[in-house]
Amino acid sequence: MAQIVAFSRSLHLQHPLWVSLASLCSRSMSSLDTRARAVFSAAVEGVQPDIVVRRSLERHGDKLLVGGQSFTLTNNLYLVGFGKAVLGMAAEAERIVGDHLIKGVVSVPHGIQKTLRNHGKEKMLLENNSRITVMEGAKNNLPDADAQKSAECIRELASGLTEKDLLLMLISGGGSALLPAPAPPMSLQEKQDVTRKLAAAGATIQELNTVRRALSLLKGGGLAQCANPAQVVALILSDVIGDPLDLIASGPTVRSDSKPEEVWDILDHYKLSGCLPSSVKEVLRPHYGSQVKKQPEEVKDHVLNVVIGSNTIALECASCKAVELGLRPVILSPGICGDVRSVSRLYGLLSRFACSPEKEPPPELSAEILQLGPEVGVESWDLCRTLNVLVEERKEGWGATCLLAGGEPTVQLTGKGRGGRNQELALRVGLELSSDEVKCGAVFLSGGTDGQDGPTEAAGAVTDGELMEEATSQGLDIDGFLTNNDSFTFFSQLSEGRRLLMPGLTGTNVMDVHVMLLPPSAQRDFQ
Ligand SMILES: Nc1ncnc2c1ncn2[C@@H]1O[C@H](COP(=O)(O)OP(=O)(O)OP(=O)(O)O)[C@@H](O)[C@H]1O
Ligand SMILES: O=C(O)[C@H](O)CO
Repeated sequence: MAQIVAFSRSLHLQHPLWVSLASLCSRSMSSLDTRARAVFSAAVEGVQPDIVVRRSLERHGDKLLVGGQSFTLTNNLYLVGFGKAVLGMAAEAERIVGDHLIKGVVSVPHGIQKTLRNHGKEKMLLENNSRITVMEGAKNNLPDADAQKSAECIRELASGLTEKDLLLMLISGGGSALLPAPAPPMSLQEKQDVTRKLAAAGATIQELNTVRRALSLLKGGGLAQCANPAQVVALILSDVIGDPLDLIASGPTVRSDSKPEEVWDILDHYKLSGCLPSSVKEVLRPHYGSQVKKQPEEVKDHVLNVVIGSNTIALECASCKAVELGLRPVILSPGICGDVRSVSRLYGLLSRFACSPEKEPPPELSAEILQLGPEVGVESWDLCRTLNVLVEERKEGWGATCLLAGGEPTVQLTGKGRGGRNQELALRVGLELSSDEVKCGAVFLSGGTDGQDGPTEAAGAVTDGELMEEATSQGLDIDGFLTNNDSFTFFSQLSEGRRLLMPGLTGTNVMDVHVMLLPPSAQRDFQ
């Protein structure tokens, strides 16, 4: 965590020099739409797999420095990895550790090497003479026989290590599906049925991974236990709100403390406990773990877990870019969750607050915003801090404000259209911004940092208060598209797709980033 703390140093934005520089920049800068896109790109760039590994792993001769600790390299280094961003992480790690690496195995998504090559991302691929074996699997993000084979190779490598060895473990989102090791007597199919049904019933990632840990040999600290007595250093790129080590990729290096009752509660809640196969019930029996699963006594003694990239870091990088572009940044929260309807309402209210024509924004507005906080995962403290910045801006007239947030809202699918949560959020916020009370030239962007929003080619979209008029003039019925969850089709048809955000696959994943740009008060239409 030291890296995060060091990286999250606060920006001194009150300085008069900064203020005049910012207003100078804001006058000469391009449109808010362009700047919102540049801010999003900076967020993604800041958490590229090679960059986060380089930032956290330092080598000086035969010393490897990581997470504030030093390890001696004596041709004793092994590497394993699993997750969507792990190939780029492995390529950079190998460049750093060089010949000290004896061998490695990474489990990465099906087709990723071809995709990265086609997108010109060769730096995320391994060299021809690499000592790391790349195994692809988990087609469509579902554990399959290929991924199970990869998990077996990873388990074998870890199990053969001695106390002289150092195991570098690279972990990122998607790691759960890429490291399936069903606890016997359960089959992969039986395990997959349980997780698939849970996901379809709307279980959160916390619930899903709590169950996955209980059904797996390697999750919930199992893999670190296999590597015992070797020293394990896990470099983790987080795609879960709050960066909980036990949940990211189902915590293969973190001893799981959840009890069978907790798992049963989740299965009961989603009405699955009555239809489980006997093998699953067997695995969930109390004391099963102590008999079959190698239960770690104290995994943490020989494991160092370091979060090297997260939504927070992406937002910090976005914030720095905003300053460069003459914007005044304020980070609302990296933990936005809840239904996209509530989240869009929050952004609508915040822009209404910033743009309200009265001398002071009405207190009812602040009260409504604070009331919405718990529904969208934002603490009152963060909301108050953000509202204060918006009030100060109104009084002192700085340049445009760049409100930043991140997380993973949810969409309740009711239709059969093509879309994703980012495009649906952008569409809903566009509607909010189009209402007369809010219209003040604000621009909103929502994008998935992996470059893919739902099953579409776009990462997200950019909207503003002109959206409604633009759609109507082109004969597009926004409500119809929303009812059918057809946001990608909507944005593709609107103005030749100019509002879509299309960075292509980015090779990283720290959930979503939201950017709302509010123009300076002087340009707003105050009455
Ligand atoms: N037509 C649609 N409109 C809106 N949202 C959709 C639509 N189809 C799927 N989704 C949403 O997209 C999400 C899945 O998309 P995606 O593959 O980007 O997920 P993810 O959570 O980012 O995965 P990962 O974290 O593994 O990258 C789900 O939350 C789902 O509800
Ligand atoms: O792999 C997983 O479990 C999810 O991406 C969360 O980390």
